Amino acid sequence: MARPHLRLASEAPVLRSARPIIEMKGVSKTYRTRDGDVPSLKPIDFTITEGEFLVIVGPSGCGKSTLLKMVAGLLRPSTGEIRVEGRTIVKPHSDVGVVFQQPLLLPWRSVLANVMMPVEVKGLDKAHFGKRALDLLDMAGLADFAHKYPWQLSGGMQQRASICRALVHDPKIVLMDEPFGALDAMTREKMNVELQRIQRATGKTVLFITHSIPEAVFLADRVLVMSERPGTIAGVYEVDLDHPRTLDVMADPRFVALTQKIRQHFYAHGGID
Ligand SMILES: Nc1ncnc2c1ncn2[C@@H]1O[C@H](COP(=O)(O)OP(=O)(O)OP(=O)(O)O)[C@@H](O)[C@H]1O
Repeated sequence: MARPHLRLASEAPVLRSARPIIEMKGVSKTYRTRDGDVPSLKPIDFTITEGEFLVIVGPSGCGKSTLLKMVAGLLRPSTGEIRVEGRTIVKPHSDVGVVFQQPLLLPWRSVLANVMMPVEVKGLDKAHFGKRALDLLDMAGLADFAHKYPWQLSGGMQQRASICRALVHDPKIVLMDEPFGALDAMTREKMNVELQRIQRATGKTVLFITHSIPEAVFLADRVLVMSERPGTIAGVYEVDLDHPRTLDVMADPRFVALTQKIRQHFYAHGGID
Protein backbone atom coordinates (compact mmCIF):
# COMPACT_ATOMS: atom_id res chain seq x y z
CA MET A 1 0.00 0.00 0.00
CA ALA A 2 1.15 3.55 -0.72
CA ARG A 3 3.24 5.52 1.74
CA PRO A 4 3.31 3.04 4.59
CA HIS A 5 5.06 5.38 6.99
CA LEU A 6 3.02 8.54 6.53
CA ARG A 7 1.63 9.99 9.74
CA LEU A 8 -0.99 12.68 10.10
CA ALA A 9 0.82 15.89 11.01
CA SER A 10 -1.64 16.66 13.81
CA GLU A 11 -1.15 13.31 15.48
CA ALA A 12 1.85 12.11 17.40
CA PRO A 13 2.05 8.45 18.37
CA VAL A 14 0.62 7.93 21.83
CA LEU A 15 1.64 4.85 23.71
CA ARG A 16 -0.85 2.88 25.73
CA SER A 17 -1.33 4.62 29.08
CA ALA A 18 -2.84 3.39 32.31
CA ARG A 19 -5.58 6.03 32.12
CA PRO A 20 -9.05 4.47 31.93
CA ILE A 21 -11.00 5.66 28.89
CA ILE A 22 -13.92 3.20 28.75
CA GLU A 23 -15.29 1.92 32.07
CA MET A 24 -18.05 -0.65 32.34
CA LYS A 25 -19.59 -1.25 35.74
CA GLY A 26 -22.26 -3.93 36.17
CA VAL A 27 -23.28 -3.53 32.51
CA SER A 28 -25.91 -6.03 31.42
CA LYS A 29 -28.45 -6.19 28.62
CA THR A 30 -31.76 -7.94 28.29
CA TYR A 31 -33.74 -7.24 25.12
CA ARG A 32 -37.47 -6.96 25.79
CA THR A 33 -39.31 -8.48 22.83
CA ARG A 34 -42.93 -9.45 22.11
CA ASP A 35 -41.88 -13.08 22.52
CA GLY A 36 -40.36 -12.41 25.91
CA ASP A 37 -37.06 -11.29 27.36
CA VAL A 38 -33.77 -12.15 25.64
CA PRO A 39 -30.96 -11.97 28.19
CA SER A 40 -27.89 -11.08 26.10
CA LEU A 41 -25.24 -9.99 28.55
CA LYS A 42 -24.68 -10.83 32.18
CA PRO A 43 -23.27 -7.97 34.30
CA ILE A 44 -19.81 -7.02 33.07
CA ASP A 45 -17.12 -5.02 34.84
CA PHE A 46 -14.25 -4.03 32.62
CA THR A 47 -11.93 -1.10 31.97
CA ILE A 48 -10.16 -0.23 28.71
CA THR A 49 -7.20 2.12 28.94
CA GLU A 50 -6.28 5.01 26.66
CA GLY A 51 -4.42 3.89 23.52
CA GLU A 52 -5.23 0.24 24.13
CA PHE A 53 -6.13 -2.18 21.33
CA LEU A 54 -8.72 -4.44 22.93
CA VAL A 55 -10.11 -7.33 20.90
CA ILE A 56 -13.25 -9.26 21.86
CA VAL A 57 -13.78 -12.83 20.69
CA GLY A 58 -16.71 -15.03 21.63
CA PRO A 59 -19.37 -17.42 20.37
CA SER A 60 -22.01 -16.17 17.95
CA GLY A 61 -24.84 -14.39 19.77
CA CYS A 62 -22.95 -13.89 23.05
CA GLY A 63 -23.53 -10.14 23.03
CA LYS A 64 -20.36 -8.69 21.46
CA SER A 65 -22.19 -6.30 19.11
CA THR A 66 -24.60 -5.41 21.89
CA LEU A 67 -21.67 -4.36 24.09
CA LEU A 68 -20.14 -2.30 21.28
CA LYS A 69 -23.45 -0.57 20.54
CA MET A 70 -23.79 0.33 24.22
CA VAL A 71 -20.30 1.89 24.23
CA ALA A 72 -21.35 3.89 21.13
CA GLY A 73 -24.49 5.04 22.98
CA LEU A 74 -26.74 3.43 20.36
CA LEU A 75 -28.27 1.15 23.01
CA ARG A 76 -28.86 1.65 26.74
CA PRO A 77 -27.68 -0.99 29.22
CA SER A 78 -30.44 -2.73 31.22
CA THR A 79 -28.33 -2.39 34.36
CA GLY A 80 -25.06 -0.73 35.20
CA GLU A 81 -23.19 2.13 33.66
CA ILE A 82 -20.72 2.79 30.83
CA ARG A 83 -18.42 5.77 31.19
CA VAL A 84 -16.29 7.20 28.40
CA GLU A 85 -13.69 9.69 29.58
CA GLY A 86 -15.52 9.77 32.90
CA ARG A 87 -18.90 10.69 31.36
CA THR A 88 -21.85 8.32 31.63
CA ILE A 89 -23.08 7.34 28.15
CA VAL A 90 -26.82 7.81 27.69
CA LYS A 91 -26.98 8.65 23.97
CA PRO A 92 -24.83 8.53 20.81
CA HIS A 93 -21.70 10.62 21.26
CA SER A 94 -18.82 11.89 19.14
CA ASP A 95 -15.97 10.38 21.19
CA VAL A 96 -16.30 7.30 18.98
CA GLY A 97 -16.00 6.35 15.33
CA VAL A 98 -17.66 3.10 14.28
CA VAL A 99 -16.69 0.62 11.55
CA PHE A 100 -19.08 -2.21 10.69
CA GLN A 101 -18.57 -5.46 8.77
CA GLN A 102 -19.83 -3.85 5.55
CA PRO A 103 -18.31 -0.50 4.52
CA LEU A 104 -21.82 1.05 4.12
CA LEU A 105 -20.62 3.77 1.75
CA LEU A 106 -23.29 5.77 -0.08
CA PRO A 107 -22.98 4.84 -3.79
CA TRP A 108 -23.98 8.27 -5.09
CA ARG A 109 -21.30 10.12 -3.10
CA SER A 110 -17.60 10.22 -3.93
CA VAL A 111 -15.15 8.51 -1.59
CA LEU A 112 -14.17 11.90 -0.14
CA ALA A 113 -17.82 12.91 0.31
CA ASN A 114 -18.46 9.61 2.10
CA VAL A 115 -15.50 10.16 4.43
CA MET A 116 -16.84 13.66 5.16
CA MET A 117 -20.26 12.37 6.30
CA PRO A 118 -19.57 12.60 10.07
CA VAL A 119 -18.24 16.15 9.59
CA GLU A 120 -21.48 17.17 7.90
CA VAL A 121 -23.70 15.38 10.40
CA LYS A 122 -21.88 16.96 13.34
CA GLY A 123 -21.74 20.40 11.68
CA LEU A 124 -17.94 20.62 11.97
CA ASP A 125 -15.69 23.00 10.01
CA LYS A 126 -15.61 21.63 6.46
CA ALA A 127 -12.36 23.30 5.39
CA HIS A 128 -10.39 22.02 8.38
CA PHE A 129 -11.81 18.51 8.31
CA GLY A 130 -11.73 18.34 4.51
CA LYS A 131 -7.96 18.61 4.71
CA ARG A 132 -7.92 15.96 7.40
CA ALA A 133 -10.09 13.67 5.24
CA LEU A 134 -7.60 13.99 2.38
CA ASP A 135 -4.68 13.30 4.75
CA LEU A 136 -6.45 10.18 6.02
CA LEU A 137 -7.18 8.95 2.50
CA ASP A 138 -3.52 9.52 1.69
CA MET A 139 -2.49 7.58 4.79
CA ALA A 140 -4.81 4.74 3.76
CA GLY A 141 -3.31 4.63 0.25
CA LEU A 142 -6.47 6.07 -1.32
CA ALA A 143 -5.28 9.55 -2.32
CA ASP A 144 -5.89 8.83 -6.00
CA PHE A 145 -9.41 7.59 -5.31
CA ALA A 146 -10.84 10.55 -3.35
CA HIS A 147 -13.02 11.61 -6.26
CA LYS A 148 -13.98 8.13 -7.41
CA TYR A 149 -17.23 6.41 -6.39
CA PRO A 150 -17.40 3.43 -4.01
CA TRP A 151 -18.26 0.99 -6.82
CA GLN A 152 -14.96 1.88 -8.50
CA LEU A 153 -13.05 0.53 -5.45
CA SER A 154 -12.28 -3.03 -4.34
CA GLY A 155 -13.84 -4.38 -1.13
CA GLY A 156 -10.62 -3.79 0.81
CA MET A 157 -10.34 -0.23 -0.49
CA GLN A 158 -13.96 0.47 0.45
CA GLN A 159 -13.30 -0.81 3.96
CA ARG A 160 -10.20 1.41 4.21
CA ALA A 161 -12.41 4.35 3.17
CA SER A 162 -14.90 3.44 5.90
CA ILE A 163 -12.04 3.43 8.43
CA CYS A 164 -11.10 6.95 7.23
CA ARG A 165 -14.75 7.95 7.74
CA ALA A 166 -14.65 6.61 11.32
CA LEU A 167 -11.47 8.63 12.03
CA VAL A 168 -12.30 11.89 10.24
CA HIS A 169 -13.80 13.75 13.21
CA ASP A 170 -10.77 12.66 15.28
CA PRO A 171 -12.58 10.49 17.84
CA LYS A 172 -10.47 9.12 20.67
CA ILE A 173 -12.06 5.71 20.33
CA VAL A 174 -12.69 3.51 17.29
CA LEU A 175 -15.26 0.72 17.60
CA MET A 176 -14.92 -2.01 14.98
CA ASP A 177 -17.47 -4.81 14.61
CA GLU A 178 -15.96 -7.61 12.49
CA PRO A 179 -14.68 -5.02 10.01
CA PHE A 180 -12.71 -7.47 7.86
CA GLY A 181 -15.08 -10.43 8.02
CA ALA A 182 -16.22 -10.00 4.42
CA LEU A 183 -12.72 -9.73 2.91
CA ASP A 184 -10.63 -12.48 1.32
CA ALA A 185 -7.85 -13.91 3.48
CA MET A 186 -4.96 -12.04 1.88
CA THR A 187 -6.69 -8.66 1.84
CA ARG A 188 -7.69 -9.27 5.43
CA GLU A 189 -4.08 -9.86 6.45
CA LYS A 190 -2.98 -6.68 4.68
CA MET A 191 -5.78 -4.76 6.43
CA ASN A 192 -4.62 -6.10 9.79
CA VAL A 193 -1.10 -4.82 9.19
CA GLU A 194 -2.49 -1.49 7.97
CA LEU A 195 -4.89 -1.07 10.88
CA GLN A 196 -2.15 -1.84 13.37
CA ARG A 197 0.02 0.82 11.73
CA ILE A 198 -2.79 3.42 11.79
CA GLN A 199 -3.55 2.65 15.44
CA ARG A 200 0.10 2.95 16.46
CA ALA A 201 0.46 6.20 14.47
CA THR A 202 -2.64 7.85 15.88
CA GLY A 203 -2.74 6.46 19.42
CA LYS A 204 -6.47 5.74 19.12
CA THR A 205 -8.12 3.40 21.58
CA VAL A 206 -9.64 0.53 19.57
CA LEU A 207 -12.38 -1.89 20.59
CA PHE A 208 -12.44 -4.59 17.90
CA ILE A 209 -14.70 -7.63 17.49
CA THR A 210 -13.65 -10.68 15.50
CA HIS A 211 -14.33 -14.41 15.17
CA SER A 212 -10.71 -15.03 14.19
CA ILE A 213 -8.37 -15.92 17.06
CA PRO A 214 -5.17 -15.30 15.00
CA GLU A 215 -6.53 -11.88 13.96
CA ALA A 216 -7.28 -11.12 17.62
CA VAL A 217 -3.79 -12.05 18.81
CA PHE A 218 -2.12 -10.26 15.89
CA LEU A 219 -3.88 -6.95 16.65
CA ALA A 220 -4.51 -6.90 20.37
CA ASP A 221 -2.81 -5.60 23.46
CA ARG A 222 -5.38 -7.71 25.30
CA VAL A 223 -7.89 -10.29 24.07
CA LEU A 224 -11.17 -10.50 25.96
CA VAL A 225 -12.84 -13.90 25.60
CA MET A 226 -16.60 -14.04 26.14
CA SER A 227 -18.74 -17.00 27.11
CA GLU A 228 -21.96 -18.23 25.47
CA ARG A 229 -25.13 -16.09 25.65
CA PRO A 230 -25.94 -14.47 27.95
CA GLY A 231 -22.32 -13.48 27.56
CA THR A 232 -19.88 -12.58 30.24
CA ILE A 233 -16.11 -12.34 30.51
CA ALA A 234 -14.64 -15.83 30.34
CA GLY A 235 -11.00 -14.74 30.24
CA VAL A 236 -8.62 -11.90 29.45
CA TYR A 237 -5.28 -12.59 27.74
CA GLU A 238 -2.38 -10.11 27.60
CA VAL A 239 -0.54 -10.22 24.24
CA ASP A 240 3.13 -9.81 24.96
CA LEU A 241 4.43 -9.36 21.40
CA ASP A 242 6.53 -6.39 20.24
CA HIS A 243 5.28 -3.66 17.91
CA PRO A 244 5.22 -3.10 15.02
CA ARG A 245 4.09 -6.63 14.25
CA THR A 246 4.59 -8.10 10.80
CA LEU A 247 2.77 -11.17 9.52
CA ASP A 248 5.92 -13.15 10.39
CA VAL A 249 4.91 -12.80 14.05
CA MET A 250 2.38 -15.58 13.38
CA ALA A 251 5.30 -18.02 13.33
CA ASP A 252 6.61 -16.74 16.68
CA PRO A 253 6.28 -19.48 19.31
CA ARG A 254 4.62 -16.98 21.70
CA PHE A 255 1.97 -16.20 19.04
CA VAL A 256 1.39 -19.87 18.36
CA ALA A 257 1.17 -20.69 22.07
CA LEU A 258 -1.30 -17.89 22.80
CA THR A 259 -3.63 -18.66 19.86
CA GLN A 260 -3.59 -22.29 20.94
CA LYS A 261 -4.37 -21.36 24.54
CA ILE A 262 -7.34 -19.21 23.50
CA ARG A 263 -8.58 -21.90 21.10
CA GLN A 264 -8.38 -24.50 23.87
CA HIS A 265 -10.35 -22.11 26.06
CA PHE A 266 -13.13 -22.27 23.47
CA TYR A 267 -13.05 -26.01 23.14
CA ALA A 268 -13.34 -26.24 26.89
CA HIS A 269 -16.21 -23.75 27.02
CA GLY A 270 -18.29 -24.64 23.99
CA GLY A 271 -16.67 -23.43 20.74
CA ILE A 272 -16.21 -20.06 19.07
CA ASP A 273 -18.67 -20.50 16.17
N1 LIG B 1 -32.75 -5.91 18.78
C1 LIG B 1 -32.74 -7.11 19.37
N2 LIG B 1 -33.87 -7.62 19.88
C2 LIG B 1 -33.89 -8.82 20.49
N3 LIG B 1 -32.80 -9.61 20.65
C3 LIG B 1 -31.65 -9.16 20.14
C4 LIG B 1 -31.56 -7.89 19.48
N4 LIG B 1 -30.28 -7.70 19.09
C5 LIG B 1 -29.59 -8.79 19.49
N5 LIG B 1 -30.43 -9.67 20.12
C6 LIG B 1 -30.05 -10.95 20.71
O1 LIG B 1 -29.03 -10.71 21.66
C7 LIG B 1 -28.02 -11.70 21.58
C8 LIG B 1 -26.69 -11.05 21.37
O2 LIG B 1 -26.66 -10.44 20.09
P1 LIG B 1 -25.35 -9.75 19.51
O3 LIG B 1 -25.67 -9.30 18.12
O4 LIG B 1 -24.87 -8.76 20.47
O5 LIG B 1 -24.35 -11.00 19.49
P2 LIG B 1 -22.90 -11.17 18.84
O6 LIG B 1 -22.04 -11.79 19.87
O7 LIG B 1 -22.44 -9.87 18.27
O8 LIG B 1 -23.20 -12.20 17.67
P3 LIG B 1 -22.45 -12.50 16.28
O9 LIG B 1 -21.06 -12.93 16.65
O10 LIG B 1 -23.24 -13.62 15.68
O11 LIG B 1 -22.50 -11.25 15.46
C9 LIG B 1 -28.46 -12.65 20.47
O12 LIG B 1 -29.06 -13.79 21.04
C10 LIG B 1 -29.44 -11.87 19.66
O13 LIG B 1 -30.42 -12.71 19.12
